[in-house]
Amino acid sequence: MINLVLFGPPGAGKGTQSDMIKEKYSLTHLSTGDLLRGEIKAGTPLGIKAKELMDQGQLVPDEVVIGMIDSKIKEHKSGNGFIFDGFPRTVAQAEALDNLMTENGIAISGMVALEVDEEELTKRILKRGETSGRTDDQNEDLIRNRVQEYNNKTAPVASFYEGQGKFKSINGVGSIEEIFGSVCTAIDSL
Ligand SMILES: Nc1ncnc2c1ncn2[C@@H]1O[C@H](COP(=O)(O)OP(=O)(O)O)[C@@H](O)[C@H]1O
Ligand SMILES: [Mg+2]
Repeated sequence: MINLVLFGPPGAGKGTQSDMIKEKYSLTHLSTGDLLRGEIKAGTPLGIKAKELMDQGQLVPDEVVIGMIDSKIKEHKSGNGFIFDGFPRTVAQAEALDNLMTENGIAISGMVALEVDEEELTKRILKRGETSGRTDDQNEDLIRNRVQEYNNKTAPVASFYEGQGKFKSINGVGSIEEIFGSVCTAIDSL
């Protein structure tokens, strides 16, 4: 059973690599960004509140995303394992995830982090913004906010897993296939 945290700044390629990883390892793909956009699309009170923050590139409160992940873990825990995409994004979320996994008798296998420089991130997100329809992909200021939010609140999560000896770092610049090959080698070594 593999329970992978796929990590990296906005635009690093988490979603792209997750789509291939979940197929190869038959994992349940949990993307908190996708789950939140689902709430926005459904017009739920949670979605309305989350949209305000997301459109400014700010994180949604920990308890909101932890609650979403909690129910998904319970729903899919008898599957082959999970790939967490865009979660955890704070150390508090990482601690909560460890507790949720323990409660369900499973454990995180480790974290694979995609390393991409800010210039490449901005280029990719602006390109994605041409088709994604995501407000938070539309302008350089907003992208800068998201990268800043990542550096301040999310980057420290890497040391949470480094401390447990469950951390692999991958160069996220190159062809999608090349990166996928390196990601699989990292997963297989966890
Ligand atoms: N785990 C989380 N904690 C708090 N906010 C989150 C979380 N996941 C997603 N969000 C919110 O949703 C937005 C989009 O997330 P996501 O789709 O994962 O972005 P990307 O794939 O571009 O990195 C984030 O900028 C943040 O506002
Ligand atoms: Mg994504």
